[in-house]
Amino acid sequence: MVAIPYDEIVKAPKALLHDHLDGGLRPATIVELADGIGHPLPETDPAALGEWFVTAANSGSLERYLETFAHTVAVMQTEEGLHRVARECALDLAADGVVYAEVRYAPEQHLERGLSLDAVVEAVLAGFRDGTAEAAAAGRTIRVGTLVTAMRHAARSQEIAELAVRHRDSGVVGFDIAGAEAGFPPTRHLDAFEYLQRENFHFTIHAGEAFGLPSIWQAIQWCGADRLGHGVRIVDDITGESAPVLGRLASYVRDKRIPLELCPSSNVQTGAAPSIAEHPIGLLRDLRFRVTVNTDNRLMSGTSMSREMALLSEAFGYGWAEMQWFTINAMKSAFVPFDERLSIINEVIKPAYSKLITERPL
Ligand SMILES: O=c1[nH]cnc2c1ncn2[C@@H]1O[C@H](CO)[C@@H](O)[C@H]1O
Ligand SMILES: [Zn+2]
Repeated sequence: MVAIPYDEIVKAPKALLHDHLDGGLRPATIVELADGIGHPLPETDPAALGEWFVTAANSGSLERYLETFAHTVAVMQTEEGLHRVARECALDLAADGVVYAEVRYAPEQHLERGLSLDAVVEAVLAGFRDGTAEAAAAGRTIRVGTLVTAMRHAARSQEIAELAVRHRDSGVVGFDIAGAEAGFPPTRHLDAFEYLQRENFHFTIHAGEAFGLPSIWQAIQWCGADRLGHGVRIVDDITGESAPVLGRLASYVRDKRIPLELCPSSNVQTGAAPSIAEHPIGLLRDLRFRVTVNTDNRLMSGTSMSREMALLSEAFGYGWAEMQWFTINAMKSAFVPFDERLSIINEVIKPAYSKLITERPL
């Protein structure tokens, strides 16, 4: 099986829908910011700290994986900290060849040092604007939209949904709920989702990662999610070895082209998938679900969009055609307006891949 070399994957345009701002900090930035506020870290050497995050997140449980965020959230409590993290995020994604990204975070987790919810959102938006402009000046065009997340164990989702809608014209393109899944069903936040639908706004829901089909069913049929954050456990509704048989929910998800924001490395770390090679993405792609490839948390997984693509290329033999398919799937499923999506597909993604396919068949 031939795999696409990593450095060629970096150069190809990629689209990313599921990336957490507080899961993608540079280790060196955490060290500097933590030093400035006196926050104790498990390691103070950036390389050792980066390794610590990956090891600690390799827990096999979503709950333990999420504990590592205490150290990133701690250094994102000031306008300067939030601005810096967002700016660096845009630069890092652009350097990795990501041309479109939706980055999410939960403003309610950034109020410990007195910021208001609106000030948090504004600092992050400004960071993304500056990072994007710097990347463009260096010849790397990236469009970054933010998703505002509410924590599913908390009870602020209505307020956070209103916050997202308030900033819809300055860069917030959607809403999400995240956090521990088991015991916190999406319907706890039904009011927020109904409000968002009335506002003609977009939202995705983390569902079908650490909990199975009931969570996915609620997210879609009760809450009206546009996309599924992970959604990987939709495979629980697919039976049959040689000829797969789709249950009613899996059929619905596929028929309605509901995008699955799959995050291979993250799933292996939290125990949602045994390995990359055994990840359900292989089956879901063969069955032509609307599959997208995502990073989830670049710091906790020691990964990047290019690395996720490279791992899949190695494990499943995917070449440019599959990579283009994942990328266009993501772009079709993005929360920015249709004309913007179309122009990135037709003017950026398709020309780049047709060149790669002709010049470097893989
Ligand atoms: O894969 C995931 N599943 C559920 N929640 C997550 C995942 N990754 C991160 N977060 C949670 O989302 C918050 C806002 O970004 C993070 O602080 C983390 O608690
Ligand atoms: Zn996530």
